[in-house]
Order: sequence, then C-alpha cells, then structure tokens
Amino acid sequence: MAHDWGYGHHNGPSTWSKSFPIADGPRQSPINIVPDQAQHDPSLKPLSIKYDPSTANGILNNGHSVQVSFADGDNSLTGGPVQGTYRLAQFHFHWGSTDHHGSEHTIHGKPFAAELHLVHWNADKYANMAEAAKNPDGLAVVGVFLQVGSSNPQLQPVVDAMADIQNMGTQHTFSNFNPSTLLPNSLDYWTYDGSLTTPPLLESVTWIVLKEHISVSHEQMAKFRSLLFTKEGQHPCHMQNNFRPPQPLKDRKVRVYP
Ligand SMILES: NS(=O)(=O)c1ccc(NC(=O)NCCNCc2ccccc2F)cc1
Ligand SMILES: [Zn+2]
Repeated sequence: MAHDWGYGHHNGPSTWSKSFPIADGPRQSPINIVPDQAQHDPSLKPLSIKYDPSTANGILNNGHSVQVSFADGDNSLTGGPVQGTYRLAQFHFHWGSTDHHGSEHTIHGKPFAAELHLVHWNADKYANMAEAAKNPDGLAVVGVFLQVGSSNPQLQPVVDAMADIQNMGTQHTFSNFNPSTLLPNSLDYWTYDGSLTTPPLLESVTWIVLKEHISVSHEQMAKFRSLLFTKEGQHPCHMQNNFRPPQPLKDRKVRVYP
C-alpha cells in the first residue's frame, strides 16, 4: 500500500516504526556527531569526487524534499571510507521552519539551517540504486551543512527552479548543473555506518559528513520554505522541518579524516 509517511504530527518520524520497524534498528541515521569522540583511522583515504554536469536531468518536488536527479554517467565518488566506485543518483535537502534548525546530523548537539545529501550507489557491485539500497555496502551519502549567512550563488540555479515545482509531484527540466559547485573547499569528513533518513530507512548507507559547511542566505532559505508538501488544489502546507532528528548511536563509532 502507499505509505503516507511525512513530517507532520500524525505521520512524522516518531510514527515511522509502525510501518518501518527498522526505524528502531542498530544503525539508524542521522546521528549527533561529537568531534572529540571521533576516531582517527589510518585506513581512511581522502575523498575523490568527480561529477559530469551534463548528466543532471531533472528537478522534482517529491512531497518530502526537492531533488535533482542524474542520468547514469561518470559521476563518481571514490576513496574516503569506501571501496570501489559509487555513482551519483540524486541530491536533495532537508531544512527547518527557521534559520536555527533544519539539518539532520548535528555537531555537539547543534543543528544547521539545512543539510544537502548527495546520494551515491555502489555501481561496482549492484545494477542500480534500488538493488544497492538493499545491501549494507550499497549506498554512500555525502552530507553537507548549510549555514545561514551570505547568499550562495552556486545554489541559485536550484533556488530559481523551485518556482516551477511548488506542488508535490511536479518536476521540471534541470540540466548542465555541476553539483561539485555545492561542495565546500575542504573535503575533510566524519564517517559512520548508517541508514536512509526517510522510509524505508534501509541500513545500507556509508555516511560521509563534511566538516566544512557551505553558506545559504536567509532569502534563499525562504524559497526552500515556499515549496509545498501538498498537491495543487489541496490546502497548501509549506515544506519545512522535513528532517529526522538524531538517532541512538548504539554500537557504532564515528571515524574522522584526517
Ligand atoms: N535522506 S537520505 O538518507 O539521503 C535518502 C533517503 C531515502 C532515499 N530513497 C531513495 O532514493 N528512494 C528511491 C530509490 N528507491 C530505492 C529503493 C528501492 C526499493 C526498496 C527500497 C529503496 F530505498 C535516498 C536517500
Ligand atoms: Zn536526505
């Protein structure tokens, strides 16, 4: 049946375990990151990310977030904590109702205004995203914090496209966009074994959370919050607070590079 999960009081994160019992599993995401407790690991490598801007092929309001998808191409993530080559499938965001919260991961309990997720799947071992999503080494998501401050010109093409996808289920062409322009200067990261942060909450994600944030302006954030969870014709409900709160670390260690 169609799952009507969301972020409201009646269908939000505290209700997801009813339909998705893995919500209470051993490696759920996001988590609170405590930098002083992160472990150095000599086996960790620098991240290597190479994207081909020509493979961006659409921007979508899927009722949970705004998502830019990519055609299969050589958009690769290698190095870091992963073995082999992971391919970019899509990126999307999570944000709050104010500039003071909205990210999924937190640092020392501190949230950021928003969080960018670049979702990759293990193209060496699996045929596609859906197959990869069912395996513990199937996915690698790079998380980037957005901190409210000066306007971020690299974000503007995404912000401008939001005017065309206000309602749930609407999409628009979106091409020639290089998501590496959304990455900060430093690719230093924390990494841990986790899950999708929305249903089906599959425990198949190697999380790579960048230490350095990127900027976003208050006005750009207002455009994110102008998106709607609802379909055209329904009573409009603004897309905001589409984040899952931090989950128990349980028997996991966070590692840090360098
Ligand atoms: N916020 S996040 O952790 O980055 C995050 C959360 C959710 C997703 N989901 C997603 O990409 N779904 C579309 C592909 N279907 C994959 C699939 C097929 C069959 C069974 C399960 C299953 F996931 C991605 C990233
Ligand atoms: Zn996400």
